[in-house]
Amino acid sequence: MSLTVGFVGWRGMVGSVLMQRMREENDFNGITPIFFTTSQAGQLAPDVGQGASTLQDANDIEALSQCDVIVTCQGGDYTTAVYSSLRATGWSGYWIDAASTLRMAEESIIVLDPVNRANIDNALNAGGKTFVGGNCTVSLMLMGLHGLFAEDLVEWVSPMTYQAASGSGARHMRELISQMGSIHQVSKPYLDDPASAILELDKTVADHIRSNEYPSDQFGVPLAGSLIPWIDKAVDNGQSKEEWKAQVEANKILGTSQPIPIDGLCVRVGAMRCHSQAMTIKLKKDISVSSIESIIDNANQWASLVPNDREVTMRDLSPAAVTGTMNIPVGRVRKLAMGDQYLGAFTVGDQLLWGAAEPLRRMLAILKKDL
Ligand SMILES: NC(=O)C1=CN([C@@H]2O[C@H](COP(=O)(O)OP(=O)(O)OC[C@H]3O[C@@H](n4cnc5c(N)ncnc54)[C@H](OP(=O)(O)O)[C@@H]3O)[C@@H](O)[C@H]2O)C=CC1
Ligand SMILES: N[C@@H](CC(=O)OP(=O)(O)O)C(=O)O
Repeated sequence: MSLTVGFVGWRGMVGSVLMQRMREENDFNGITPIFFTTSQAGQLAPDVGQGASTLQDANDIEALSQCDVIVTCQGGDYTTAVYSSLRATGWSGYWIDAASTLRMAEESIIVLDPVNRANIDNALNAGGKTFVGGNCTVSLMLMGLHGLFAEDLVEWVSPMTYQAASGSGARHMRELISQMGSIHQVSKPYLDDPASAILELDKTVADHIRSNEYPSDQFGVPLAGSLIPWIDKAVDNGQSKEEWKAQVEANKILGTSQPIPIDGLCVRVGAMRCHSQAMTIKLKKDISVSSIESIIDNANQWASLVPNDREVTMRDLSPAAVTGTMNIPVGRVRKLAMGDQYLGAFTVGDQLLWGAAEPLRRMLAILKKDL
């Protein structure tokens, strides 16, 4: 029987990546899609090979309740506004969501099937209906360190993140490039003159990025030529909310009975859509680097070990190398000076693919019994 699947937020950044991946994987076969919008009801919906249709109102509870499955990438405010009202009507369809709103709710499973397929299947067998994608840094860390968690080797992890502009949304990605462009503009006379003094170029750039001329409406401060060591709002204990998510979400995904401490600092950097993380890992026991490398490399088909070699690391372990791909390279794997159970590692992943859209796409495929 063909599932009727409502898509909300399909034209946003995460939604567009989801649509792209669903087209690539022929995921629209065997479903009847209905496209919803909060702002363009009545306009033409995207044709995904099933003919023309019009956009439905995403706030119309009656229309939503016709769906067997709703996939939303619309955002947390939308989930807050609609989810409870829809469930209150008695709707018992599957809700698949990119937003963080419902992640920690008891009825929700955070989906990352290469890591927690068993939890997903158990939830489905028990009648679970609410499935939420994890925070991007959490999903990417778990994909990269999957083998170490699966082998129960991790006592704690401190991930220090280098997060891309896309995590803040499309307008922020545009602003990052505008900032880069405006730096180039003020620097051009110095760049064009190879004899110009480097300190003059440097001062021109520094003055410019601190000036009111610098485009920073979205981030509020410079990102290009700088960085921002705070992501999301503050929580009471001094963490940012992004930092708080690491431990609570990762442990929920892993289904741990004894929580594994996971805490570090989250930093926004001038990458476009790849999040990177430098991790200090305390292992439960001393195990050789070659065993660790093979555990990481063999855990799933997307994580791969990058040998701790300068040339290969520079070539393969960067946002430039990974962007737009499903690869989760893990490198810089070495024992740290603190002792034999202390491991350093660095990982990179596309935060719009494994960090956002892919776990949702795969959850829908699981419901269709395609995965
Ligand atoms: N960005 C990220 O890295 C991640 C985001 N998420 C979650 O996904 C949700 C959505 O994020 P994101 O995709 O970044 O949000 P966007 O801002 O890109 O899109 C959200 C909605 O904005 C509306 N919109 C208004 N103008 C435009 C326009 N010009 N182009 C496209 N859409 C427009 C669309 O709704 P309509 O058609 O109804 O007008 C769209 O669905 C959030 O809850 C976020 O927490 C989760 C993981 C990562
Ligand atoms: N907060 C992430 C992006 C995001 O949307 O996260 P979440 O889905 O947990 O709200 C970032 O800024 O990189």
